[in-house]
Amino acid sequence: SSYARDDARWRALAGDVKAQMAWSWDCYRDRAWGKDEIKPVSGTFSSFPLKTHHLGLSLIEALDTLWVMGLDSRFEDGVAWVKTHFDANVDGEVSVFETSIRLVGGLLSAHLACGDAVLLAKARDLADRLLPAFATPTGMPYRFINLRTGVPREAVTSPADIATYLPEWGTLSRLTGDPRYAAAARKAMIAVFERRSPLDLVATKIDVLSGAWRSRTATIGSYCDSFFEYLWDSWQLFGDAEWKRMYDVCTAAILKHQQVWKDHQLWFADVDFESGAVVSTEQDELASFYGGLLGQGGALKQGAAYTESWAKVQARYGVLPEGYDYATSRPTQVTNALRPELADAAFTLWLIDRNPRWREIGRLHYEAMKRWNKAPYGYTDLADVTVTPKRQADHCPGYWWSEQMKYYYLLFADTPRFDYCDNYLSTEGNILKGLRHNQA
Ligand SMILES: O=C1NC[C@H](CO)[C@@H](O)[C@@H]1O
Ligand SMILES: [Ca+2]
Repeated sequence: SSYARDDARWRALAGDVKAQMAWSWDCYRDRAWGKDEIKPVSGTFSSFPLKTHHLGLSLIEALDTLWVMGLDSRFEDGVAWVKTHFDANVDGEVSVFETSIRLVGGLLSAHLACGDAVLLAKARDLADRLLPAFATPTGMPYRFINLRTGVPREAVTSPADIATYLPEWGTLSRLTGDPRYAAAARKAMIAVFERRSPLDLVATKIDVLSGAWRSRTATIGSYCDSFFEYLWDSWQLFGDAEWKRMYDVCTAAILKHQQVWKDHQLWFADVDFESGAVVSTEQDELASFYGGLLGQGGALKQGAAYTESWAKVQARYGVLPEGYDYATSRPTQVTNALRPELADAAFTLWLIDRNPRWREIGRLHYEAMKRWNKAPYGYTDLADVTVTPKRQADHCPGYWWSEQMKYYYLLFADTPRFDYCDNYLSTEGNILKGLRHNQA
């Protein structure tokens, strides 16, 4: 039947994703082993976030993706490197937020995949080094911290940097029995929500010492995106109704004040968080995750519409530009940072209703990436998506290993290693619930 042929077609595509992941990993193994990021055009490497030290970022981000794909020998090779080489005791300053979602989350999901206690111990050691950033009068963390000295810096930061911890840190508290991690993450989230405006909106910058807002712009894009995401996620993962109530309050305000329909397409304007006046019609590509979150939270019509708005931008440029203005229908930033958000939204919506349209958007995203981002030693970001042929840059970001390759595979493979009905993936794509063991 065409259905069976269709299934075989998707399984074949999943096999292709797996082969591309194996090839990319082998290039990394060969040319950048233990380094933070490979440079896929030149075949060298770059460090992130510490200029003079590598933490094996891409390796750690890749681990649960390798496991869920059944690339077990490569997974074990990576775990062996972490056990013998990963050391967070570095006299260097990192972003608390980035280090948590990428490295604490990556170590945790790898631990959940194989049960190795050393991975959990390293995740905990890293969280212990981030925890001092939360010792502020408001409980909202500084933006940066030195991993060895514990000296924090930068009191002006964003709701996303402040409140994107509870899924990872609640899991850490559950696995270690130490409540400090969940408590710090919870307090920071509530501190942001309590300071929302009379319109129930939050802005992009706040001072964690005084609690005073330092911006007036409400956005669903960067600086605020994962604050909303983790309100819903904390409800989904831990079942505390308080998070769902806060999510519902924030989402109602966004749908009331930021929702814009133009030419039958849905967009979300940036608005003044106290007056609701539109301040910008520019969307950053990061915002394209939001259709998946709206779907999860019950606004499936708006979630599907917003995802379709971005799918049309993808259809026009092949791959998404980093910034797009719906008022002018033009890119505002012509680079492509090899980001996962549209694939993230498609995968999330597909998990909700199995609508083949979402699988199709995932396939288009993958085929375009192979067409334009493939380089001699892996997949690279692009310098300009508006020229023909598109101009490549020379950088593979850590999130690529944890996110879109996993979303494509899970979208196409129907693998027994993943529970498609009861699962949780973090904002970095780390599988913190739903890994199924002792399967094929
Ligand atoms: O939440 C995030 N924001 C930015 C990256 C992907 O674009 C990634 O680190 C993560 O998905
Ligand atoms: Ca994300």
